[in-house]
Amino acid sequence: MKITHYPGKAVDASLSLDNNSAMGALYEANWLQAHHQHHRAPTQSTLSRQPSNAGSSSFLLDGISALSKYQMTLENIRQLEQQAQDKRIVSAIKELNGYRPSALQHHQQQQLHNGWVAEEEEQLEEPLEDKAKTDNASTPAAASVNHYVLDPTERQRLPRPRQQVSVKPPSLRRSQTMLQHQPPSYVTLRAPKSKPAQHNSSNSSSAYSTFSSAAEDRQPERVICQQPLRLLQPPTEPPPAPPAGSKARAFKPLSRSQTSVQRYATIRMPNHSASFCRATARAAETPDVRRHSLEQALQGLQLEEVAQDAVEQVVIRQPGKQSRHISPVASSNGSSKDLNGEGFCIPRPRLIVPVHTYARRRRTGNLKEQSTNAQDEDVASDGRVEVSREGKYLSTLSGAKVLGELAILYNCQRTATITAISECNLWAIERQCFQTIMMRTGLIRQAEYTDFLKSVPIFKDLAEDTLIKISDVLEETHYQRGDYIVRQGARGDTFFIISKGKVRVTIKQQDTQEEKFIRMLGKGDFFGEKALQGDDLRTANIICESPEGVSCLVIDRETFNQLISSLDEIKHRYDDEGAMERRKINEEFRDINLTDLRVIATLGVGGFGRVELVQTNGDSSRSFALKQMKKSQIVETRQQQHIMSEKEIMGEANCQFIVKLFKTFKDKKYLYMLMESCLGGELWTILRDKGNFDDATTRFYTACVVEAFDYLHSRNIIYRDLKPENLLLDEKGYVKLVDFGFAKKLQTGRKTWTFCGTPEYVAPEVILNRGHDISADYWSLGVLMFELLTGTPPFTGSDPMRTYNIILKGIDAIEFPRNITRNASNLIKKLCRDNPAERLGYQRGGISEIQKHKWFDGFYWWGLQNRSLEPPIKPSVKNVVDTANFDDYPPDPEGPPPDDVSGWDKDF
Ligand SMILES: Nc1ncnc2c1ncn2[C@@H]1O[C@H](COP(=O)(O)OP(=O)(O)OP(=O)(O)O)[C@@H](O)[C@H]1O
Ligand SMILES: Nc1nc2c(ncn2[C@@H]2O[C@@H]3COP(=O)(O)O[C@H]3[C@H]2O)c(=O)[nH]1
Ligand SMILES: Nc1nc2c(ncn2[C@@H]2O[C@@H]3COP(=O)(O)O[C@H]3[C@H]2O)c(=O)[nH]1
Repeated sequence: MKITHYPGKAVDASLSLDNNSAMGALYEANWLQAHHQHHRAPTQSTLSRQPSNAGSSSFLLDGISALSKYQMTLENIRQLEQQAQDKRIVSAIKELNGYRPSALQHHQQQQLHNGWVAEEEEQLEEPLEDKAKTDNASTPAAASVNHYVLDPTERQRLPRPRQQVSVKPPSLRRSQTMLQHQPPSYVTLRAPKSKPAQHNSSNSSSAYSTFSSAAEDRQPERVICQQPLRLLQPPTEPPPAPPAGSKARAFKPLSRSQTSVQRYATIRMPNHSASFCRATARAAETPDVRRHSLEQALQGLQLEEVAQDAVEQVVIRQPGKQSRHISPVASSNGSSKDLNGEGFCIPRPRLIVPVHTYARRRRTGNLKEQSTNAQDEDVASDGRVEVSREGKYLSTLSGAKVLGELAILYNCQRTATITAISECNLWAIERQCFQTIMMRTGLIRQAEYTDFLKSVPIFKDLAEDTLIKISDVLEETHYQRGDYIVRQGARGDTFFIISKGKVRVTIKQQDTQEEKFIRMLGKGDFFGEKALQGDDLRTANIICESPEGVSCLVIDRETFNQLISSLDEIKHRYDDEGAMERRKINEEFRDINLTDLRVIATLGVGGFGRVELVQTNGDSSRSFALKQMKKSQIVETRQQQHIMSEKEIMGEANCQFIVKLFKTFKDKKYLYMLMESCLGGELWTILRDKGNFDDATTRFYTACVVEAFDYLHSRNIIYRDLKPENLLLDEKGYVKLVDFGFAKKLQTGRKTWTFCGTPEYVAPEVILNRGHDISADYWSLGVLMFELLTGTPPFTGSDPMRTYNIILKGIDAIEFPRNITRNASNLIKKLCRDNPAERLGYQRGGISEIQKHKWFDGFYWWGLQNRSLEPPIKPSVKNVVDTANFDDYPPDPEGPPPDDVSGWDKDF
């Protein structure tokens, strides 16, 4: 019988139930037994004393009828944990399966927090942001219904809002952008401290790594396992011989397209193969070293998870010598008794697996049976053996080596002949046991990888089966500090996801050939996609930075192309071209000084000062906007971090829907930002004058914002201050986003906790201080649509507190005026969902879901992108210094601010 469907996969056809193989039955019986026991609530000791004939045919029948139970993977274990009345049973079952509770807890913790938990370093870097959230219990209950009411009388009053702009008529003036770091709620949340991932790489198992081809002196022979004659001529496709001392990843035994064995290729390669080999090379030296190396060999095989009777010591007698017998009882006791006079013993295993059916038998002397049935895998614990193939000497193995795994792994006949050339003590693991270990290890590992991938933000929306496919093929690799994981200019065929540690990205400068630091990447970040998308060549260096090393999950090109390459974030994350183009543009302004600028008029007044229209002395064909910010006021309102982030984001953004920042200056009193000027005026002014926009006009402006958000969000930048005041029209009538004072680059999958924005536009999770991310921008997009269509935002109170109360009652409590079409209101409601995860734009399809919404049916997105679409309102801009579209601003009544030479702005 073949098992065709494996939820956990990674189970090979060779492990399925067929007439000859008791393996499946045994494995299943083990599960059933455990399951059975679980229902009968036995004690743990009953479980751990499972009889050795657990794989008998009666179980087989039961088992076949209950194949789903046979497929119990980690998921099931987890469910079992939730359902079980007796937690001891569950822990016994988990332990039985080599399950590591710490790993589970870690994954769950991660998922609780929507991916990556705040890391301490970043918390330090950003004292104003990401208010820590240590106690999940103190978090207010999730919003199941939209009715939160904050009682303004009981809450702290909001700190002073941003400086009011006096020119806006009182009837239309809204609350200004907020600056405070305090939420209106009295709940203070702290971000959970990050826990380093506990990828237990040391448990990796494989048998491939255990070969050494070191030739040694030939000695008298005894055959341990023999390559069948049938194989000698003609040799069928032999499993490739693992290169001696090769890196774990370098050896992939069989391609995935080969059916019955393909999934074995996914069983992880050992992480410590190098040290493993080294250890074995030293093995013959001293008992202690030998013992150590044997332990390592056993670890490689996950022997600590093997049934207590599963390993036997096979004593191989050299002719004329007395064999030493070691009783299986002694060996399974795991006592520290010196078993063979050389100071090491078989560790007492913790796990019952079906193998104990045969483990009672002693197989002393199995040497003479010259096993050709590929039933056992042996760990050479003592003595020397010689490996030959087709009569040709291959190598001599000594010390703690593993041999005989190939026939087991590939369900083939022995691929080489092993002959004892000295008295050998071998420990044998029977085929079923070995397979069980490998299968279980594979399943567990696969589930762990799948869990891990789910917690990686770029993968979080992928279907479960896709994640399983990825887990199935990925391989884990480890690097030491200073290792070049990827070298610029080298050919590359792999894609990496960091599962532990940090790497440094550097790029060689063309002129100096020096390596310029670009960024750090950490857990959950990826790299290596560019070579796979382009011409194979690596475009940057990736260097292992963490002192304790870095672990990466590595995915091959084929899987990358099939499952990953189309993800939006993969395409945009490290956008060099845009950045280079932008750097070039900024280069043009390198030599311009503050004194070269001539003020023409005031364009606007913001929280920290004025925005002036300026021209450079030598060039009257162009004009710029110069934003001048009072340093003292920035410090007073603790906005230093935000200003730095504004500079960085606007200075790098290369999007025609975002105002470009060309250069910054500073003096004792002010910081300055030299930007492109948008002389069409604020959208807010036009809205004020018109009252409201029709559907088509609103659609055009909303689409411009969608494009800007697409650019920002694909780079994990949250904008957080959407409102018509921050949308400027260029001379053609296209809208650009300005004022990036609250924009922030988020770490992948992370949230931020700063309470900021403009009251009418803030999302409920911001008010409730639950932590927010780019989904908060989708909320504000819905609010913007509503305001453009009606002239007033949907959530408007007489003061910010009342506004928050209205926001917390949700969009469904808002009456939509008739002029909002059904499609428009449908989109607004989909954007303004209380639950951030349900907002359109934040789901699987990303922002394209918004573009595909019915309200945008027929909208010419391509025309918008290439600026061929006619804007609904063409502003009148007579020349580059025409400020007719801006209000008049009286001179600053406050006069110049005090000097600030403290130096906090040195990087501005
Ligand atoms: N590039 C520009 N071109 C034309 N006008 C501009 C430009 N940048 C800013 N302005 C005008 O100046 C006003 C204030 O600018 P901005 O919003 O960037 O300042 P702020 O200090 O961050 O203000 P806020 O209090 O809204 O946060 C804008 O609303 C706009 O009218
Ligand atoms: N095919 C092959 N097997 C080797 C080599 N060195 C050690 N062996 C071991 O010899 C074993 C013979 O039995 P298996 O084919 O089961 O597994 C084989 C390997 O574990 C080698 O170079 N080639
Ligand atoms: N070119 C480039 N690569 C980066 C940057 N930041 C991270 N990387 C990663 O570095 C990787 C180097 O190898 P690839 O060129 O395949 O893919 C590259 C990106 O995944 C960056 O700013 N520029």
